[in-house]
Amino acid sequence: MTTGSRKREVPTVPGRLPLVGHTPAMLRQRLAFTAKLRSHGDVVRVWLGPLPVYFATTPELAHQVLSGQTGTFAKGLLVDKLRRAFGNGLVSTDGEFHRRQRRMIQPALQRPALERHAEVMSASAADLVDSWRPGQVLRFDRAMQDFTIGVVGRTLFSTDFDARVSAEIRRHTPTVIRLGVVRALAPGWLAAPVNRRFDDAVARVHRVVDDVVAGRRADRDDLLSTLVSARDEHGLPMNARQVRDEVVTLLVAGSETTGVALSWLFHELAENPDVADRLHDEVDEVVGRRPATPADVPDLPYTRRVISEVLRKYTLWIMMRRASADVTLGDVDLPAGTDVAFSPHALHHDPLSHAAPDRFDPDRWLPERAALVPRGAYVPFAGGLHHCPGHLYAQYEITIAAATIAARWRLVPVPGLPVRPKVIGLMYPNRLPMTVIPRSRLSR
Ligand code: HEM
Repeated sequence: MTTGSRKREVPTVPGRLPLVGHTPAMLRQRLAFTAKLRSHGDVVRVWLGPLPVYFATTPELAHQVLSGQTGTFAKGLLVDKLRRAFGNGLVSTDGEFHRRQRRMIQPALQRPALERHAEVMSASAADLVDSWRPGQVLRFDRAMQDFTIGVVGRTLFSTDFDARVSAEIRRHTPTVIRLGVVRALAPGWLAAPVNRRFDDAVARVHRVVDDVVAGRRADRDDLLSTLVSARDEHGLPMNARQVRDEVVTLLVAGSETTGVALSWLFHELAENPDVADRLHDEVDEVVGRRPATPADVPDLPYTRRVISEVLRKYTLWIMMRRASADVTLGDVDLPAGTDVAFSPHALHHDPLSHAAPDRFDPDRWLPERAALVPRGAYVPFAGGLHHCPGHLYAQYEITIAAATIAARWRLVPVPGLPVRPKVIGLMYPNRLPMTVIPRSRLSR
């Protein structure tokens, strides 16, 4: 166990209990717990049961953890516990192996491949808005998660994303994601009840992905074919197991993240009619009533500011790393092996970096105002070597889906059912029932 030698004494956050440390308080209060950490110091110690974790609470130090001293911080505790699902996929590896994989995978998520994926996004969004009926009440959060898993499934597998594959992936991937985070944060004895369900869901996803990979005969114009045909600098391909791990990583990393963002986006439009009116005006002018296409994305700057603001307000609760060498964080020396964390949510809601942080204000992302945000204070896609390689994919997907939906429908909350965030790693809405009303029936 590491307790850390240091130039100065690191404050332990008040409220540590014997054996369980801060874990119960942290799991009970979640966002409020991490929001208070900066008031105790720039680097503070939190005990997850018997394990000390050093939280960086300022933007500058979070930036240092993500990217400052390249190679000093590696993936840590959270990922260790998720390795059963991701295997050696991008999200759970480090060093030379990670660099090799990243070089092979990144181009598959960027231009020009992205243009092809964006056509899938546009067609899927068109199918979605055509399937709704006026006055229909949706669990909008579930509809968005189903939509985004369908998009990543189709961009990965094209026609192999048939009814069976789609049903298995839609059913079991969300379980892997949600139970995985609970399992990662809770001590072993608390996590035991979820382990079997998690393992079962992981096995089902692995099986269906293995079947598709093994059955892949001819080259297709999809992400899976790109992974299968990718070669490293020695001309070597990934083996089938590695392809499986990367596919599972993409399914997990690329579905609920975008689904949750779309859910909150329409929640915020309903809460902020002035924002909704401006977004509708922009969409009406650029897109009209047709499905949005990749070519529209650059012409929708207000919609993109709304998305930036959604990703500020609703972001990851905690990210963790482990020092892979002795390191100085601020004025604290930490030995190799120390677990370090920070809260993107706390950074995104810190009034020292973001004025009136509880206000939903897309114009804070106008270029002249965005330039004033300190480095490390806005990290929805992390940074450094593990910076989200799907960030452009995500921005296209959310913009195309939001504009296609907003062109045709207004989502109206069902009264009397308050919506609040439920934090399980990601911030989910506890529920989001909404009624779909055709825009043509409204004055705007
Ligand atoms: C709004 C949507 C998204 C958000 C907020 C998001 C956020 C993030 C963050 C914060 C990380 C870093 C995690 C860490 O280092 O601990 C990450 C990594 C990753 N994301 Fe995303 N992501 C999104 C969408 C996507 C999409 C659509 C894909 C793929 C289709 C994707 C693929 C990945 C992969 C493969 C990694 C691991 C990268 C590495 O470790 O080198 N993400 N994402």
